[in-house]
Amino acid sequence: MAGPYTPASAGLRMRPGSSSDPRRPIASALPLDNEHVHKIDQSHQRCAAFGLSRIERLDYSPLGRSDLGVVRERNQRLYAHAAPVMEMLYEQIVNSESMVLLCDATGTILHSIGDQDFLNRASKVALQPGVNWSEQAKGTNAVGTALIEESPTLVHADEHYMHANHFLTCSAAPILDPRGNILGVLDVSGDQRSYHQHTMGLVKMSARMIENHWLTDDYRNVMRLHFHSRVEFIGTLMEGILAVSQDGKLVGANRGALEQLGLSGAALRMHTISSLFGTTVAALVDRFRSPLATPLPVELSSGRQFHVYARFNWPVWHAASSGFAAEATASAAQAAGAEAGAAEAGGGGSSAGSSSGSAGGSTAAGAAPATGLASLSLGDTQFAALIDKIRRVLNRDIPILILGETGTGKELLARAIHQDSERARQPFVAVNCASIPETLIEAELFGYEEGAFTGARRKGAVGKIVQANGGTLFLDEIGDMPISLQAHLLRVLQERQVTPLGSAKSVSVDVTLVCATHRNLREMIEQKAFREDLYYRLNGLAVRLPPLRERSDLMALVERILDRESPERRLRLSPEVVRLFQGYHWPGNVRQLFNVLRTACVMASGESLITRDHLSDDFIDDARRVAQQRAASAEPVVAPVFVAPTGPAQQVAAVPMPPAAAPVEPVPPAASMPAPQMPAPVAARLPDEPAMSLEDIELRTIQQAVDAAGGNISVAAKRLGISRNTIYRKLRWRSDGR
Ligand SMILES: Nc1ncnc2c1ncn2[C@@H]1O[C@H](COP(=O)(O)OP(=O)(O)OP(=O)(O)O)[C@@H](O)[C@H]1O
Repeated sequence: MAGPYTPASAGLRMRPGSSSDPRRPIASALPLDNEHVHKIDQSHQRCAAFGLSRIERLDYSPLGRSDLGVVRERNQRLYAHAAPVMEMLYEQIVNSESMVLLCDATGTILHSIGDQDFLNRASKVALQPGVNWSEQAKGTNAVGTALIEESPTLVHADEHYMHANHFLTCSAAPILDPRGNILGVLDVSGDQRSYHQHTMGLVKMSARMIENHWLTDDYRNVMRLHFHSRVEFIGTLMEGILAVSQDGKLVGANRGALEQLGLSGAALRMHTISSLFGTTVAALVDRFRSPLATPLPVELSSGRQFHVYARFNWPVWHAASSGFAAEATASAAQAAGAEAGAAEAGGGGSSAGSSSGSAGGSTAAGAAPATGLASLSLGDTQFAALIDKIRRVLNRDIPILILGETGTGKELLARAIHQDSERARQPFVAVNCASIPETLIEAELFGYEEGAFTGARRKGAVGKIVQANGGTLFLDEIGDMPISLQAHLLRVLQERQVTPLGSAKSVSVDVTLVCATHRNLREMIEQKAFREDLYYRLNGLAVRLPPLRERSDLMALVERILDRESPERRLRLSPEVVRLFQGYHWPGNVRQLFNVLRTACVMASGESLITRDHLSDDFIDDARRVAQQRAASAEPVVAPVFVAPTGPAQQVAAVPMPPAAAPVEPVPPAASMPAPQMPAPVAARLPDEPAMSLEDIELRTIQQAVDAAGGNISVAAKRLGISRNTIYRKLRWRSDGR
């Protein structure tokens, strides 16, 4: 087994390139501090304890395309925030034999951008999407070690545990959500000879940018305080950002805020705006409703001084500011929902209330934007019945089990349940039992004391169950919970006591439980893969989310998603796309619909109609295949009972729709379908039409923008909202024939 890492000459102020052999991969040539050396040493010891070999293994087990697709879908919000930052970061390191990587919270690489030659080299050591780079899988490496240490980590050349990776230099920084949970890791990896000491700084700044975007998105309907001890730092990456609910509680913070205040996330949540800064929400609203307001000087009880600038959604807050005594307003519930990351829901983040112009303190509950469970019900009767059932058991300490295919919105429903419950102001903690390696799930759930097991983070950790205390614990993919842990979970749920690994002390917990799975738990019980007693403990009320192909509110969902993705313009679907959507079987359910529409919104930039040209090649291929199969088997399109969108349906589809109050009738088979009532089956048109790849569509969009701008790349870049370098790179690739 390998001995500990001891760089013989740490402190030698020498760059690798200046060594007599420039290809010699020596970490000891860098000016490394003791903390760094200790970190690598600890990591090597962990790898040795894992029994990892330093010799390259051939089997890297990358995820298959569809599994990678699922992991990417799960992390789509992270990617949406990270993608522009990755582009920007890449522009800083382009042509330096490097790549930018985004990994999820388990270390699986989701996306990469890089110099093509280097991407090829990297793929030889499986540094590519779909491969897991946790320490357990790949030994000491920046991504895996940053995840364990929960801090930015450089791993250079022979600091990598495995010999095959010695040609790399990697700088990685974890990306945290406003509650301090790890969302993923951003990494720059390159040839060790191209090491540059500024790379780590760039990666850290970029991770901070992603975190700040995430926070702003989560709390877009909540007051945000931007502060710094130096007024000129407000608005920069160094600023602290705090999210404040209407009753003055501090519900979220960025890394800059915690660092400046010297508080942990948990300690911060014990404060209110008055106990921390000695001011009130009402005073801040009064001061900052003027766009000309200057930052407010405040002093902490410790004597430290800061300058604070408040941002908030003015009409909503104005309405609320005249009645702060009424704390439990819809917006306060929204704040709590946002704390739980509910912004992803779309409904919760709606700004409809703010555009209603109802100033003057008269915003009644009825006028507030729909949030929580109400926001999910769009007219489908199955769905409405399900929501009704859930409402009846809300706040009754009855665990809810959500069943449904992947992408049907199980997590969204769980968040809405929390948001509508009396616990809305308390934490919502989600644990995905399928995405945490089996060896770590116990520690993740129950927590552990310092040094409880090999591979533990240095300082021990509070488990997710304790984190959820007072609030809601959402166990997603509960069917993937290892059987060996199910008894432990059952005990905790029954006794309401958690004992962290390696500890003798139990902690009392009070959580409402919501679980979800796409698996058939009853079958699993028969196969002895799931404990029957646990099943009954989790299943106070089981509800099955219908797959999208069974839902009658497809068009209402489309409208909801288009409104959210493209709030500035009223996008509609062309009749052909409506037909295509209604004839499709949507195996990826709402998630797939969401992604198809999101891409279409980008592709239809500047246009008001989404046509077939704005859809991805892959989707059209699949739709064509389904249509052909149906045509061959003369199978009718099994469309659900039609329900018009709750809003103005004509904004979504260009084809006429029955009025909302029309009697609900089953849709006839495609062949006999009257054209104005329901679109014709998709088979009639699609097979003849040439398909374009997503890349082609993207290139064509860029080329059109450049042409429209008379060849002026800067103007085209501005119109498309992308950088000039991106345009040059994409067009260059095309001309290179790549
Ligand atoms: N009612 C809805 N309105 C808007 N978007 C929705 C809705 N339901 C689901 N989505 C979108 O679909 C995606 C998948 O939702 P969610 O993660 O809740 O599904 P899931 O059933 O938990 O999936 P999985 O089983 O794969 O974990 C989300 O990103 C969300 O944006």
